[in-house]
Amino acid sequence: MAETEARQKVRPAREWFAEMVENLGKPRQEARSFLPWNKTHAHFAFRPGEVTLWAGVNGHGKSQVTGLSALSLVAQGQRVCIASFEMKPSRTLDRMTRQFSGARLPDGSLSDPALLDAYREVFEQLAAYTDGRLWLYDQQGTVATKTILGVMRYAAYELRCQHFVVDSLMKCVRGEDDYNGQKDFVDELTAIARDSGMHVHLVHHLRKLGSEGDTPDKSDVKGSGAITDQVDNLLLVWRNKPKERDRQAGKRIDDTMPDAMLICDKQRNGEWEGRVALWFDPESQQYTPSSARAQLDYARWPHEP
Ligand SMILES: Nc1ncnc2c1ncn2[C@@H]1O[C@H](COP(=O)(O)OP(=O)(O)OP(=O)(O)O)[C@@H](O)[C@H]1O
Repeated sequence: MAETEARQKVRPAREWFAEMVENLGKPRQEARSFLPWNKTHAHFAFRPGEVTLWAGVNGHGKSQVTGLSALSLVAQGQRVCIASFEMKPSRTLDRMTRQFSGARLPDGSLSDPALLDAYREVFEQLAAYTDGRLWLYDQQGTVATKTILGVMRYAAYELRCQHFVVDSLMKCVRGEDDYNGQKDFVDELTAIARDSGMHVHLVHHLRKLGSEGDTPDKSDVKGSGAITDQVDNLLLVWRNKPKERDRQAGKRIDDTMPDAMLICDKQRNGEWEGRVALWFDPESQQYTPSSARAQLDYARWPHEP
């Protein structure tokens, strides 16, 4: 078998050149998908078969940003499955509904029947919008590595999902000091992504930064160094806490400074690495591309990349 595989996979350079000549001038076949903000589309893409690591310090908005990205992937016509081991599916969907509708849903019973109808309509709208495009894995707490890998294969091959979000890595391995377990798990994820073509989004934690104003880089990712070595893309989520604190203290703030930043510290198959400035809209919980905080309009997706 090894010999047959070698014969199939070891080919002379000329054969690849022939393929490259054939593809010259043809539009790129690669089905890339994008982050929610138009200003990033020329710089960063989610390619089939890759793994993206989303990392941030606790409470810096990892789940919120990945939720918004999942919504925008759905808006781009992609089939997405989310496995969040820290939130029930109804909580994940509640956050998404707020980002989708642009408004907070009041807690508790609604006494105004008109309001009740309006919210029922939003839920029905989002249910229709996500039909055939969004799945959630209902499992909280830790999960056996084998189980989650099985769920991912099911999502890739049976549901034909193009994106799978794992929130978070630490719920899928034995612990923070289980470096070999982390390395093996990420290795399995890269294999599933490569073999199936599904893009895997893996959420993970960063060490607490020295000072809140410091922005992170790949050396702040918790656990084994093999995690960042193996993934294709690394996106770091940073929340501008000093600005929030100044605002709360009633100080004058410079709103040209972003509320949050998405820092791309690795993109294996793309040339760009850099920072995406984002402004947080508390009402919709959306991250918006400018200080105008204009909400993203999902009814008008997909935007032209
Ligand atoms: N830039 C921001 N400005 C203000 N509030 C924010 C910002 N980013 C996130 N938040 C708020 O902080 C809370 C925490 O966000 P989220 O749960 O996404 O963080 P997390 O990094 O996933 O946290 P954890 O690691 O604890 O799971 C949310 O309620 C969100 O509304």
